[in-house]
Amino acid sequence: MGSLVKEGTSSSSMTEFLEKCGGYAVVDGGFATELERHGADIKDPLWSAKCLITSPHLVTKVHLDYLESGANIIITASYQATIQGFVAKGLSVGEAESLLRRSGELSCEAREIFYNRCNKGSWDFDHAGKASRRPVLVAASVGSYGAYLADGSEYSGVYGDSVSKESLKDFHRRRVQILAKSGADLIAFETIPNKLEAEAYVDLLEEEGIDIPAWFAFTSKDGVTVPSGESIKECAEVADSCKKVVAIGINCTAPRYISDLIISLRQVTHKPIIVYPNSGEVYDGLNKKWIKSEEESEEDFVSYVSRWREEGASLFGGCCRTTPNTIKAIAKVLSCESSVPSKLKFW
Ligand SMILES: C[S+](C)CC[C@H](N)C(=O)O
Ligand SMILES: N[C@@H](CCS)C(=O)O
Ligand SMILES: [Zn+2]
Repeated sequence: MGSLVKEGTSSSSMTEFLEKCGGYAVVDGGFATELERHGADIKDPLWSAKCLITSPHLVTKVHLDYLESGANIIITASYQATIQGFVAKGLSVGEAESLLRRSGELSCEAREIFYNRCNKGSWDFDHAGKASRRPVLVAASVGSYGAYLADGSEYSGVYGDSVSKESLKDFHRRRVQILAKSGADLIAFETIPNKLEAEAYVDLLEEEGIDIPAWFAFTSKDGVTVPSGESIKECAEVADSCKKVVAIGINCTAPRYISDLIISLRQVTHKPIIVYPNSGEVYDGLNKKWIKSEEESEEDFVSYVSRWREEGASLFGGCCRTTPNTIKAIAKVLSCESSVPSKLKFW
């Protein structure tokens, strides 16, 4: 299924994938959240990537949970998997690189298990009633430098004067090269908090050896800017300038800001827009805890999806504190309002 995107590196390959999915795609939900729900302790500098070392079976299980819930795209467990982070744990560079590769392989294996095990649930039917497999892509997560810092810096975007575009490229390069060869269909640059990091990613994508496309997902705390204070529009323009970027959007941001952000994105890009907000809770990076929000509930979250589609988004999922139930509900809302009435879905 990955060949859909791998064959081309322009956003038309994503457009083709979306057409195959029926005009929109369902992205998975909070990966770390689901690991924790299954008992994983991820209060660690590696956060969810700790499970690549301690409990890879749980990683597979979470991928399967999201596939069973209707996801067309599953995101690898590599958000906070960095060579530097693994080495700090006492692993060798070789072991660190193997774990990065393993994150892609685990997702691909989960997709195979899903296709083999849940035959009925993974088939769709086209207008003529012809059966086709539900398209599923694997996106290799690359969390920002702020994520590696493990103190919630992906929500501040302030890296200090010692961090330059070149140092960010050096930080991410080997990791991105390995993930690009891990079996994943595309790279998901997630929770991008500033323009500098977006520029670094664009440069890396244009280097030799990165032969898969990517999406760029920014985060925002006000619906107008990214955490560094730069506008979402100027950050999206950076992503839009790169041919290898096949979708641009927002992740791990409160649902109430998403509409305004989609409207801004639409003003600067024709590429598909992806949104996968968090639950609206706020992360306390020091204590690695989520603080409840009175303003939003899971029900509110799903009720926004139709509006986001009207505003121009075409890939929808959830980020932190969302669950397979959120993804099931998103898939249901979208399939009910699908413009292709004869398309049958089994979730
Ligand atoms: C998206 S945040 C909740 C990820 C975790 C954070 N980088 C930390 O290590 O505390
Ligand atoms: N893909 C990551 C994003 C964290 S912001 C996760 O779901 O855990
Ligand atoms: Zn998140």
